[in-house]
Amino acid sequence: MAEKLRIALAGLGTVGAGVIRLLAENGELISRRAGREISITAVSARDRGKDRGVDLSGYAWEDDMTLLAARDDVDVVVELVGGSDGPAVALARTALAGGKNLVTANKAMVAHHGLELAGLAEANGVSLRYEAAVAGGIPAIKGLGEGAAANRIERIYGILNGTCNYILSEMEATGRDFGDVLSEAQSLGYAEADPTFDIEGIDAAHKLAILAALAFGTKLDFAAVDVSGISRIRAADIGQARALGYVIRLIGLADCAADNGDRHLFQRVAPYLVPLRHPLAGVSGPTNAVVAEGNFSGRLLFEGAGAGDGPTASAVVADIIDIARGNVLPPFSLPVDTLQDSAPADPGNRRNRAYVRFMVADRPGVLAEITAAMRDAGVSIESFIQKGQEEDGDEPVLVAMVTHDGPEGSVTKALDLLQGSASLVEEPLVMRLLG
Ligand SMILES: NC(=O)C1=CN([C@@H]2O[C@H](COP(=O)(O)OP(=O)(O)OC[C@H]3O[C@@H](n4cnc5c(N)ncnc54)[C@H](O)[C@@H]3O)[C@@H](O)[C@H]2O)C=CC1
Ligand SMILES: N[C@@H](CC=O)C(=O)O
Ligand code: NA
Repeated sequence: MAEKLRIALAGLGTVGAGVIRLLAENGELISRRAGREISITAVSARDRGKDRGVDLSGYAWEDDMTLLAARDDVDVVVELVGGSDGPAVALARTALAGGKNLVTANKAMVAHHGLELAGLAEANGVSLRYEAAVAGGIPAIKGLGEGAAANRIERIYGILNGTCNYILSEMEATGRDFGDVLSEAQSLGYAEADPTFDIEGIDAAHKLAILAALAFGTKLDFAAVDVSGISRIRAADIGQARALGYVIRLIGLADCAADNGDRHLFQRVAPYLVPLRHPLAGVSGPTNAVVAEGNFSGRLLFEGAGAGDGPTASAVVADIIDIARGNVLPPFSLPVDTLQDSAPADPGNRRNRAYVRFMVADRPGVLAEITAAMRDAGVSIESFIQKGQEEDGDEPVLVAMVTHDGPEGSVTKALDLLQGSASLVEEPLVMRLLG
């Protein structure tokens, strides 16, 4: 057997402790598959004394993560700390610049610094692997970067955040309150340290930007993702969607159009209405699913656990095994200096159907005002729902509609016409229907 592969592990939270447990339980099998023993040399986290339910006695401890990454007795640095800046990034730069392989689950870091880190990895002839960063335990990065490597990818989309999917599907199945289900997702280890990243769609946007670069060979452009989250969705929206034959899911979607050599990249994370017959409609709990449409493969669907200690550790250790086997690939499938520039695509001409929900003051003339704005903007309404009050009162009422297929710009124009209307008690909510 080749010499053992020595690991430094930074971060001992949900995922870090999961990696230790996985290597302890499956270590012998993993070493045989990797062709060499994989052993943890040193670890680092915030609090040395904390009980994590795993035995750390065999590993050296480093308080300083940068020193951990610079150790001579380490071949692979595994970063499971999190954060788009701070110690994770310092550790990643030190590891790669020092000729060590880096495995990370940190999508925020890859989305913000992926090109720089890939450049460092390539310049130093080492690997940067991040399977756990996108769709947790699903081998989506490997599937796209290797399994689908022969294809031009036409479109990529999916459910990329386990916490949001857990919240939406629990609210739908049980009618439970948003905050209550979010707390549960946090206690189950699905949520980010700051759960705003989950519920406002930022975490899914990190993952989408990474997938888009890999799928289309374009430079990572996280700042260009059009992001909205799930915090404004009410139980009533979920009920209305269901009555119309849809479920609500937070979807990340990207495509890239080439026009005379110019590339226009569309990247959006938003809640969509997904038809009940669509494969993504049945994806519930912390499960993720990634759909890639290849020009020769056709539709590929990758589905599995998107969050949680075991599945995420599985993806981290798969990357370590690849490194042990000597597979060094460009982090974004292509050499980083050949990734292409793109401009953000203008969404205004995209055609789709939309669910538009208003909370309105219950008084005469409101519906006429809304329908007039829609007519003036050229939006054609397919169905109209008004959920009135049980009894007379001052509470706002929900008015929702589904539009016929049309350009997004028309709906935007209609909402612009309604800006400042005294009838609307909050900003309208628009959710597109997944086609
Ligand atoms: N929990 C999950 O289901 C998944 C998490 N991830 C990613 O994996 C990474 C780790 O996530 P979790 O294990 O859930 O986080 P966690 O919060 O449970 O653990 C983070 C670990 O890093 C240490 N740490 C954090 N900030 C530190 C600092 N400034 N200095 C020193 N140590 C510090 C903490 O002490 C802890 O040991 C994150 O990048 C996360 O986005 C990726 C996929 C799934
Ligand atoms: N907070 C993330 C964890 C995995 O990436 C999620 O909920 O998907
Ligand atoms: Na993955």
